[in-house]
Amino acid sequence: MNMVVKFKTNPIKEDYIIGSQVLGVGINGKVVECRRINDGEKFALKVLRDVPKARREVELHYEASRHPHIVRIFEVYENTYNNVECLFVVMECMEGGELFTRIQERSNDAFTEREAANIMYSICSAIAYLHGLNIAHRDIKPENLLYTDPSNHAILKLTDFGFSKRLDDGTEKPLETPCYTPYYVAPEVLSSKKYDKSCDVWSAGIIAYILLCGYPPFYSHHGLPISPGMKKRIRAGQYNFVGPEWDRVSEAAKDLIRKCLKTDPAERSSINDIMCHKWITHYNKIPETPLETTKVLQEQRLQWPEVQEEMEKALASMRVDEVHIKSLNDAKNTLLAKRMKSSGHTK
Ligand SMILES: Nc1ncnc2c1ncn2[C@@H]1O[C@H](COP(=O)(O)OP(=O)(O)OP(=O)(O)O)[C@@H](O)[C@H]1O
Repeated sequence: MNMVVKFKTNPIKEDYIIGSQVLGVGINGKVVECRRINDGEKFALKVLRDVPKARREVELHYEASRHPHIVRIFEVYENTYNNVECLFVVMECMEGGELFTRIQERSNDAFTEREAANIMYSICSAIAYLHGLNIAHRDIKPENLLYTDPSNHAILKLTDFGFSKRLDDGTEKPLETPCYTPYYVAPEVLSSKKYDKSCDVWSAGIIAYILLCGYPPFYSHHGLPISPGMKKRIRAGQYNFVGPEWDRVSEAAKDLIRKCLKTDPAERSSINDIMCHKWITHYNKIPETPLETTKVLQEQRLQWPEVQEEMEKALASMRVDEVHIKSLNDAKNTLLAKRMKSSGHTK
């Protein structure tokens, strides 16, 4: 049965004490710490302006949030705050930081291929669950993968459903003609359903690649800036597994990445195929080959913001609807304006 969010209308301050510690700031709102009054338990509170887009985000995230690798939403309040209608989303507090920050901060023991496979199993199982519910996340990137706590047993979870989309489960219908052609496409041969899902699989491929070597595909790791050639290389599907960091990585891992990073989304594996791939099904038996990842992430940490930005741009270009349902109002949408500007696309 679908989990449907019930918006509480009583003031959140009756039930929670809202702390001053900011856990993170995103484009859509900020996330602060809060405590439940009746037992003192700590939670993370995301505050969003109550607009239809925010409601969709919260509804889809809530529906999916029972999965062990998806950040759990406990309750949602609709309250007026400073005369503004807001949604207050009470989530589990993720205190273990972002995926790659942790790998970068490792000191003694090397990060291994088996650990990479374990992480990919977690991420792919969350994607498979979402796709099974006919939800595409469409913003799977390193900043949205957080650990529950700083311990070695921490669990990795996916969050931020700000771009997620419900895909209708009727028959596949042809994609409307977009007003601009995104990367990778032969859009006319794709249903939007398949297209939206395939961008989550692409993200999984990028994350797997970075986990195994410490830098993203589509640029060589010689201290060179990623742009401007990266976009061209993404479009052409140009990347390789060259360099000492790839020598000991298994063929199975490379095969999985190739399947996720197929340039044409129609050829890209579905998440169910990925879940059946031997590198994922046998994630606990993968060789414990030590990887260069931690060292490379440390060496390249100054370039990490660029890696994030490029991934964000690539994902934005894959979210077809936001690009082709453009109207004059979009001029007021600063996020879209920024994204369109940064990816060099104008109408
Ligand atoms: N449950 C949580 N526990 C702890 N910190 C969190 C939690 N959720 C989010 N954060 C922090 O807040 C930041 C912003 O959250 P989130 O990504 O959900 O917001 P957003 O406005 O949709 O962001 P974005 O700009 O990435 O689209 C995250 O990058 C993370 O650092």
